[in-house]
Amino acid sequence: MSSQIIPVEPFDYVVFGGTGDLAERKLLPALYHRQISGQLTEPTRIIGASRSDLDDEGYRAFAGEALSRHLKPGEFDEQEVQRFLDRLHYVSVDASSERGWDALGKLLAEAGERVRAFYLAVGPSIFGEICERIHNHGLVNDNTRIVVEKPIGRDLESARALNDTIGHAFSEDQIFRIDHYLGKETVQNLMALRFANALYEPLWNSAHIDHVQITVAESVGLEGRAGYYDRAGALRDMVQNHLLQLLCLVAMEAPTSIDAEAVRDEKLKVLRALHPINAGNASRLTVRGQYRAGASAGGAVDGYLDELGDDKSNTETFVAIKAEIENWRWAGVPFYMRTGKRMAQRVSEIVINFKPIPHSIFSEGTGQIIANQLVIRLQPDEGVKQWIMIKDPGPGGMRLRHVPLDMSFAASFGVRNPDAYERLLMDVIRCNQTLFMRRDEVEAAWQWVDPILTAWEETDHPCHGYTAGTSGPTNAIALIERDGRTWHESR
Ligand SMILES: NC(=O)C1=CN([C@@H]2O[C@H](COP(=O)(O)OP(=O)(O)OC[C@H]3O[C@@H](n4cnc5c(N)ncnc54)[C@H](OP(=O)(O)O)[C@@H]3O)[C@@H](O)[C@H]2O)C=CC1
Ligand SMILES: O=C1O[C@H](COP(=O)(O)O)[C@@H](O)[C@H](O)[C@H]1O
Repeated sequence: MSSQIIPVEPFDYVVFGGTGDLAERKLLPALYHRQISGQLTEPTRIIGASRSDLDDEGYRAFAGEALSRHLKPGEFDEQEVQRFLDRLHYVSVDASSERGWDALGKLLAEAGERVRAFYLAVGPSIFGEICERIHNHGLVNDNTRIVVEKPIGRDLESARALNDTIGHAFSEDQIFRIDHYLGKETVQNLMALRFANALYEPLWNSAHIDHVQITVAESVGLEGRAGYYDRAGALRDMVQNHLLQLLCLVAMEAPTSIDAEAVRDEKLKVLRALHPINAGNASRLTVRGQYRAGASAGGAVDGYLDELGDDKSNTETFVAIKAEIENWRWAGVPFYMRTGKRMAQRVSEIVINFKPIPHSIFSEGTGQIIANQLVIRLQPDEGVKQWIMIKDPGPGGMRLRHVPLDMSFAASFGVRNPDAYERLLMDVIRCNQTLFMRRDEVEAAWQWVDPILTAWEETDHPCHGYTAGTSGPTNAIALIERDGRTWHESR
């Protein structure tokens, strides 16, 4: 079963940072897949722009190499790849000088008023300069959008400054602040699950839900991004954006429609209702960790400090937080979040833990009654499992068993699960901002995160070591077990 693909009018995608890691691993393969699906019409162009001294042919060679390295077996089709490479162009442009901007302008002018998207796949320190130069060189047409990668700032103040700079050159309806977690298939499915079924919404509140867990565990380490990561840490890199966005989608009220503004309004209310964490409660509600040498699936791995080549860094590669939402729906329902690098396995999931039944009619010998759980698995093996109690089949009398109603997407639909960037890149072209963050959301998230960062600094909050290949520091286990609960470890 496959959903219908609607081709879009020809467009130009200018990828600043077209030679970088993100473009190589994610953006080029995602656009290639959109071509295969039939969504790109002629003469759509993809224009790489960065300082490297390349011409069109050089960039096509780079992109061909990127596709052969990052597509899965069977996805590399010689003819399709050639057709894709033919639509690539390259302009050597320096964000920090006048070099290359006229050439870029000339290339874009050839296409007239067709949709034109600028993707800033560069470090945030040059977002502002690029926006200004796009504007000053008259590269904005009536159909322009700008895509801004995370991180948007490193605190509230810098996020505001960056948003101001981008806002000088572009209006809010032209700005697409990307959070690729919102493009993940299961994340979108969370909206379908909640708002296209009558079943869950009546139960989706503090009367029926005991607590919620959000886990984004990675098995990888720094992946060559030490310079960025050591200045960021897990709170800024993952919680401020991805985990808080997931929390918002779980906790928000039903929007009046799926329209961007309606959804963003509801997410914003959740962010603003988060109970502040500061120096007074950070030691009780947060845990920081940093991985030490250990093992991953591929064998022995270095600790963070060895990988970084600096034995003084106190940057956290793991964080666990107990968050609370102060509103009628969620009063008294903790949202436990955790994320870390070099964990035992790559697994991201949201677990809704329902309250236990109020009274059991079964005798002790029938087996333990376990409270219902809804497990929404983002990756790998995307799907949803609703854990329920049933009677063990057979004539042996009443024996209770805890089993999942299992809906694995791959098994149920038998289709390739598109990468989040595929959906998001095309939403930019279609000018659909529903899965992108609005300025006030980003700033509200920083408003909650900033005091945590300050508290950690002021109170010298410890960064506990954990062995690579495990599920994080033991203090994170204590964080939830103090409340008589345990982390859900995926089965
Ligand atoms: N990589 C990832 O998995 C993810 C990355 N991001 C974000 O995406 C952005 C890009 O990350 P990533 O690809 O890893 O970074 P890289 O360092 O791999 O790439 C940076 C790119 O920017 C170009 N560049 C640097 N300086 C200039 C300049 N003055 N003018 C024009 N181009 C310039 C570089 O090319 P050249 O040197 O030729 O100029 C290169 O193409 C960052 O904001 C990052 O935080 C977000 C999520 C995941
Ligand atoms: O934004 C980021 O996300 C990746 C994790 O993304 P995923 O889709 O592979 O789960 C993370 O590794 C990176 O540090 C962070 O910047």
